[in-house]
Amino acid sequence: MIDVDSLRVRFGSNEVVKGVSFHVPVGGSFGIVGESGSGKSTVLRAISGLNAEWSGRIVIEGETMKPRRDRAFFRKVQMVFQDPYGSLHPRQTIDRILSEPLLVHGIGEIEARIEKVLAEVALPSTVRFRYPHQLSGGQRQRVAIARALIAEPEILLLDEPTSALDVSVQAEILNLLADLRETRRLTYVLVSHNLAVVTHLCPQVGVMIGGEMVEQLSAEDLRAGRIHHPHTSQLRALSVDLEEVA
Ligand SMILES: Nc1ncnc2c1ncn2[C@@H]1O[C@H](COP(=O)(O)OP(=O)(O)OP(=O)(O)O)[C@@H](O)[C@H]1O
Repeated sequence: MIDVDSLRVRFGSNEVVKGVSFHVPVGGSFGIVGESGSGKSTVLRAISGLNAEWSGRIVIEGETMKPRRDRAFFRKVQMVFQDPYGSLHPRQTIDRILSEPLLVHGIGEIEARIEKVLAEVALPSTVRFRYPHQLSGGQRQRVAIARALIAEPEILLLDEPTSALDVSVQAEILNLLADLRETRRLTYVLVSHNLAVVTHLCPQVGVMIGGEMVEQLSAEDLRAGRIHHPHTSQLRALSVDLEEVA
C-alpha cells in the first residue's frame, strides 16, 4: 500500500510538485501520465528515496517515510528506469549485475536465484555471461526488471520503462510487467507520457500538469472519454490510438 499526501517538491525557488495526493492499494497499479516536465518523475523519485528534498506525507505499507531510507526499504521498493543502457553497468556481466542486490542484502543461493529470475523474465540462462552491449534493447530491459525483482521486492516504481524501446518490443515488456505483477502480487506505480502504456498496465490513472495532479480516473473511464478535466481530454486527443500497444 502506498499513500502519498500533499507531496511537494521544489528545486531552489521552483516548485515542481505542488501538493500531489494519491493512494495505491496492495497489489494495485497506479499510473501517472502527463506531458514532459509536468513533475511525474519527480513524484516517483520522492517515493523511491532518490530525492530526499520533499514535504508532505508518504506512507508505504503503513510506515511513514523519512527523507532518508534504510536498506530494508531498498529491498522492499525497487525502481526500473527508462534507459536500460544507462542503468546497467557496461563493464559488468549480467551475472554480476544480478548478483549485486543479493550481496548487498545478504541473500544466499545466488546461482539458483539468478537462474530463476532469468526464467521469469524469459531470458535464456546463457545471457548470464554476456555484457549489456551484447544484448538487444528489449533483453536489456528484461535484465533491468530481473535486477529489480531478484531481492523479492513488494513495490516496483517504473519510470517510462518502455519508452526507449521499439514499439513491437514495448508490448512484450508491458505484457511481461503485467504477468509479473500478478504472479508476484506486486504493487506498481508507473510513470509515462504515453496514455496507451499507462492504461495497459494501470486500472487507476492520475493526470499531471504543471506539478499538479488535476484528475484521477479509471483506465476504463479514460478510454471511454468519461473525463472531467480539459487537460485529460487534450492528452487523450493527442494519443493517436489508445489501443496501439494493448
Ligand atoms: N534535479 C533537478 N534540478 C532542478 N530542476 C529539476 C530537477 N529534476 C527535475 N527538475 C525540473 O522539474 C520539473 C519536472 O521534471 P520531471 O522530470 O519530474 O518531469 P516529467 O513529467 O517526469 O517529465 P519527463 O517526461 O520529460 O521526464 C521540470 O521542469 C524539470 O526541469
